[in-house]
Amino acid sequence: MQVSKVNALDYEEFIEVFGNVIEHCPLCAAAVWKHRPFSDVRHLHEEICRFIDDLPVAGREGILRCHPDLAGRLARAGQLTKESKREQEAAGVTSLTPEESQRLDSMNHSYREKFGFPFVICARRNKKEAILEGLRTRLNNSLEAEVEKGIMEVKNICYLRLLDLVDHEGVESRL
Ligand SMILES: NC(=O)N[C@H]1NC(=O)NC1=O
Repeated sequence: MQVSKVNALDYEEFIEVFGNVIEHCPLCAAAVWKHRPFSDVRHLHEEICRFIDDLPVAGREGILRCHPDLAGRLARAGQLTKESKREQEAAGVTSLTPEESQRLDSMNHSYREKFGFPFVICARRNKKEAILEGLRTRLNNSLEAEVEKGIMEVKNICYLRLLDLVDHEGVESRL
């Protein structure tokens, strides 16, 4: 979709198109609609990031809690959103060996126990080895560091989802 078309969407259409660029958080799209016109996809992303950064820490933790575990219960039950399913498949976490799967489950569990939200990483930018290693090292971080790191990953996931939706010729595909 061209940016001019994005800018012409009414808010219901806008939420329909962009409602899941932050997983299960259509509020983020609803909040930035009023900042039209967007100059390009990057501008739209910046407004979403600003909204997230302005939330109190409980709101940022809440955003993390809206994310499904990688290769977790929802994935096994076939209940992922279409975006998340595609990302998890791209990273290879839907086809783990039994040993890898057990390691991931166990570390996901420890991570949730320690921080009170799931481990979040941009699956399209990390293959399964990097995910397992990232989870292992990030388990040692402080709560503050993990809110910050997790939200940075959410912003990366969001940017790639936006690039799937908005024409972006000439716009840098990395942040
Ligand atoms: N837990 C977690 O990181 N979930 C995700 N990551 C990603 O790229 N898509 C997701 O759903």
